[in-house]
This record gives sequence, structure tokens and C-alpha cells, in this order.
Amino acid sequence: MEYIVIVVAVVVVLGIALAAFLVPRRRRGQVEAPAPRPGTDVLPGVGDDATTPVEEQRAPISDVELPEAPAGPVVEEPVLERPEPAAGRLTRLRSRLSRSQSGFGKGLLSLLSRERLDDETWEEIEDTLLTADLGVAPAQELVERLRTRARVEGVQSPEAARILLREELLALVDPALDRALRTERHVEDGRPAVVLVVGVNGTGKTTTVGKLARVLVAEDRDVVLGAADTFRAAAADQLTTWGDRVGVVTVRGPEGGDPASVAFDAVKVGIEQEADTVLVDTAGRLQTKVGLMDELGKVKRVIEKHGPVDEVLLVLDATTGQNGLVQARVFGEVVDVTGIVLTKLDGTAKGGIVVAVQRELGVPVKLVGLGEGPDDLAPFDAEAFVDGILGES
Ligand SMILES: Nc1nc2c(ncn2[C@@H]2O[C@H](COP(=O)(O)OP(=O)(O)OP(=O)(O)O)[C@@H](O)[C@H]2O)c(=O)[nH]1
Repeated sequence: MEYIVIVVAVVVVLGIALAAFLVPRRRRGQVEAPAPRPGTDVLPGVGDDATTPVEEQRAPISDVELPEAPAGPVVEEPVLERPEPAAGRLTRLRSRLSRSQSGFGKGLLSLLSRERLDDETWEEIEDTLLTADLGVAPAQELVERLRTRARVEGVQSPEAARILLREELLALVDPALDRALRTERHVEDGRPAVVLVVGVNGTGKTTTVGKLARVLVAEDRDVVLGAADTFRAAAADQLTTWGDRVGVVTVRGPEGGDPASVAFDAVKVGIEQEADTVLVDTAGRLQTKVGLMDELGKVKRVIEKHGPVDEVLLVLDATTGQNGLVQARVFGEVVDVTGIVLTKLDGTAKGGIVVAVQRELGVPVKLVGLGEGPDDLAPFDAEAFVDGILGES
């Protein structure tokens, strides 16, 4: 009995202890009821949304740096070349002329300065003129005139010989010929001047068109190029490069396409762009005269649907001598050549070709090429040319 009382007492004590332990634990584990939410559980009050302002350091406005603009693709403006003015170019290039023609000019001067001007000397003078490609008839004429004047006036000194030779060469080259290039816009008809450039391939035709564009750009003209040499694709590329360098548009067609259609389009573009001058490069295959005539004749006819062609320039390579004269004759029969461009005069002593070709075609040399540089094409000037041949006095 006593035992039972002890057990009951222990159970009661343990029960009280357990209760005392559990009640505070449950209170501590209670989850606090969430605060009523403004706008959901209760009506929102003023400033309920406000956050506690944070004191932070701010840079003064003057210290704020703008972010750099994002780097986009850089478009580079093409740098256009400014060609040299055309005036006085032959004077600048005279030293090249003197270098290439020194054998011709100095040879003549030393012969004419001999103390005794006998038959043998006159023959040597004539041979020198023929070697320089002056042509038989002009050479004989010149010798005759020099002989007469030497007999009448006498040639007392090298200086007198020089003056005599200069006057007679100048008369032969003919300073009175009209060498002006017709490249002015036809204001009254609202169309550009059209210059057709013809010649055998390899004479420097494409190069000449490019250089001539520069001569005109130097005079502030608006120029359009027509790459009607569709026979050789590289010719159109070459011409486009010349044009790009001075900001001139080149009209071109597909390789092997119709040259007349390219020429027509070039003039059309020239009219639309109100250009001053359209320069048309052509192919000059000389396989048959009939073929050449067909091609060039068609190019000219088609261009003339827009209006007359102003200049037909024949490009001749001065180093080919008599061969150049044969070409000149054939082209002269096919188209009405209005002017001659003599290229590569820097590479030959045959300056007499100027006189020979003028006589052959009856048209003046209007431009001469004196090097491979972009501005080595000069308007022809008879006095500067003769002075170049005779060299410095
Ligand atoms: N030394 C010198 N070389 C020149 C002159 N004119 C042109 N040339 C050179 O002659 C070569 C032929 O010139 P091109 O213009 O390609 O000849 P092209 O007649 O147009 O020939 P195709 O394009 O085949 O019709 C080039 O290397 C030119 O640089 C010049 O006055 N002097």
C-alpha cells in the first residue's frame, strides 16, 4: 500500500514538472500574427509606402561624366586627289622632253654650228630629221629653208644657229593651229560636250582618258567617264580607278557587251547629272578595217542620238614611229579625227612625229603624254615643245 502511494506521488510530481516544461515552450514557438497590410487588410494611410531616406554621397553635377557613345562602324570618306592645273604643264615637263629629244635637238644644233656648212653637213642634218620621224617631205622642206637662210643671213655663232633652228622648227610645228579642246557644256541644249577617244590598244588610250579627266577636274569641270572598251574587262576597272581618284563617275557595261550601248548610257548619265564633259573610251582592235569601222561608226551614231560628238581624239604611241602613221591613216578614214594625243614622248627621240602626224591627218596634236604619272599629260604648246627639243641654251 505504501508502495502504491509512492508511485502515485512520483507520477503526480512528474506530471506537474512536464506541464511546467511544455507550457512556456508552446508560447515561445507561437508565430506572431502578421501585421495588417495597408491596402489589403486595412485602408492605406499617408506615408505607408515611404522608405526610410538613405543619406548617400552624391557627386556634384559638374563631376558627372557622360558615357562614351557606342562605337559604330566607321565610314571613311574617300580622299579625293586634287590634280595639277593644266596650264604650264608642258613647261614643267620640258625637262623630260629635253632628255628624250636631246639626241635630236643637240645633234641638229651642233651640225648647224659647224664652221663650214657643206653638202655633206646638210645631208647629215636631213638624216637627223628623218631619224626623228619628221617625215621625208617636211625634212626636205626644213633643210631647204635652213640652207637659204644660212646663205643669206649667215650662221655666225652657235647662238645664231639656235635662233635659226628654233624659228624654222616652230614654223613646221605650226603655232597657229587651233589646239583648243572642245569640252565646254552646251548650255543652250542642256547637254555635256562629248569626247570620243579612239586608238589601237596599248597606245595609252585608257590612261589618256583618265589623265584627261584629271585635266578637266583641275579646271573644276564635272566629268562622266564611259568605259566603252568592253573588249577587255580590265580596261573598265582601270578607268573606274582613274575616275574614283578624282570623284568622277564611270559608266560601264558587262564584259563583251555592246560598246555603243555603254557610250549611249554614259552620255545619258552626263545629261542627267548636268555634267560638263563626257569622255568615252573605246576598244581599238585593228584586225580588220571593216570591223573597226562597224564598231566605231556604231558607237558614234548611237551617241549622236543625244547630239553631235564634239571631239574625236586619236591616241598614238610616239615610240611606234611610222607604224603610228599607218594607224592614224586607218582611223582617219573611219572617223573624223579632230585632234591627236601623242603618248610616250618621254620614251623616244622621235619628236618629229608631231609634225609628220599633223601633216598626215591634217589635224593638230592637242595633247602629249610625257610619263606614267597621273598628271603627265599636257596640253600641247608649240613653243614649249620646240624649246624642249632644243634643250637649255
Ligand atoms: N612612259 C609613258 N607611258 C605611258 C604614257 N601613256 C600611257 N603609258 C603607259 O602605256 C601603257 C598602256 O596604257 P593603256 O592606257 O592601258 O593603253 P590602252 O591603249 O588603253 O590599252 P587597252 O586598255 O588595252 O585598250 C600603260 O602602262 C601606261 O602607263 C606616257 O605618256 N608615257
